[in-house]
Amino acid sequence: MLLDIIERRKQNDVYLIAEIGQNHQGCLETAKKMILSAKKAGCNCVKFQKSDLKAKFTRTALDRRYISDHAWGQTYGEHKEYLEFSKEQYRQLQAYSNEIKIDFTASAMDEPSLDFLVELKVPFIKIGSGDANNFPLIKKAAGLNVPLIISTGMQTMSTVDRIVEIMRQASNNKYALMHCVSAYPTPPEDCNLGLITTLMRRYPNVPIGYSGHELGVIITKAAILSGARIIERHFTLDKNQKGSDHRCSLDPNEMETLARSIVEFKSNDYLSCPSLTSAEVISILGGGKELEQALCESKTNKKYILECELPCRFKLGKSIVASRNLLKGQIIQAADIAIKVSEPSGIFAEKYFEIINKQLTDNVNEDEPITEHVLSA
Ligand SMILES: CC(=O)N[C@H](C=O)[C@@H](O)[C@H](O)[C@H](O)COP(=O)(O)O
Ligand SMILES: C=C(OP(=O)(O)O)C(=O)O
Repeated sequence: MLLDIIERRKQNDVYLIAEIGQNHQGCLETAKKMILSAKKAGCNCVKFQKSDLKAKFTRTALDRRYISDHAWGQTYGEHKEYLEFSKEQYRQLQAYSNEIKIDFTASAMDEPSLDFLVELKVPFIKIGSGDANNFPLIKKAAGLNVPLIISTGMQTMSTVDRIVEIMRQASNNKYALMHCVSAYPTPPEDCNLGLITTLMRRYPNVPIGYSGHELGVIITKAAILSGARIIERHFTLDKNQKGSDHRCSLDPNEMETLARSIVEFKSNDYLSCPSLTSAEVISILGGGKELEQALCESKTNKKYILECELPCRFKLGKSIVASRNLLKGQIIQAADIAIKVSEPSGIFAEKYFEIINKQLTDNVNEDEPITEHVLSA
């Protein structure tokens, strides 16, 4: 069904992804319970997040102290290690998902993880918002024969244009873009659902979905009526558990409500129209301040990085870093740089093409960020 949506053969159906992410608390049995619960709720797919920590983060980013009620370790690296499933555990989760007939996949948060997901033969690979400006990763993914779902949180429209251009250059049209706001939870007034139709008009050949981080289901229902045909929501068995994502996740009852709404929208024929107007959406869903804020039309045409997304961009946005020790005077080549979450941040990843061929005014050690200070004008 996903391919039918991606290849535009089916425009009146919705593919529902339960983002398990790291809400499994690092426990394989809990992950399996969540997969079963997502299946029972009516989801089409369960999704995890695959990282190779040394490829995703710099050493200093892994070594930084992580002081949070949601921390599973003393450092961010220990925290992430605790929540990361091994390749063997991934195989077990995939086998279990196959057994109960629900699609299984993950986001590829770095190149080794992308390679691993290709090896697993997942039905599609997700590129999360943290990598939407990671053009080398997207370029590599675009050259593979695997459908992609690419989120666009904490990015500007010019970055989204670049993604579409990379896919066009690779002659790859098996992908979808997700409207997303990377704030946990996203306040209704920042959900900016009008961007769904803006993206639909700007990229008429690309299916548009919605990866939501707001509380509850009504805004996501509005996203569907506005034109989103792939929906992703974080999923939890209990919102009160420890972990950064539980609060803005849907519990099994809410996920089931969402899945039922999709069936209801289909039977009322609301999905045969590619996109309903805000007024129609508000009238179908019964109105309310939350909906009006999420659908507010005054901010629909521009896509920029919102203030509410800045904490996530600074925590998980990717920077350009040295892939080996670099010397003052050297002209930067693609092989000299990598894209990682860095502490402190460096030049953000979307500037990748702009810094190639620039000269360094100072030495930069491997795994250290490239900053404006070390680039010649
Ligand atoms: C941008 C991005 O990757 N966001 C992901 C998907 O929405 C999140 O699940 C993060 O992995 C999570 O919020 C991180 O939490 P912590 O920092 O406590 O591990
Ligand atoms: C970060 C992710 O998703 P999104 O950007 O859609 O929230 C992800 O899927 O790993």
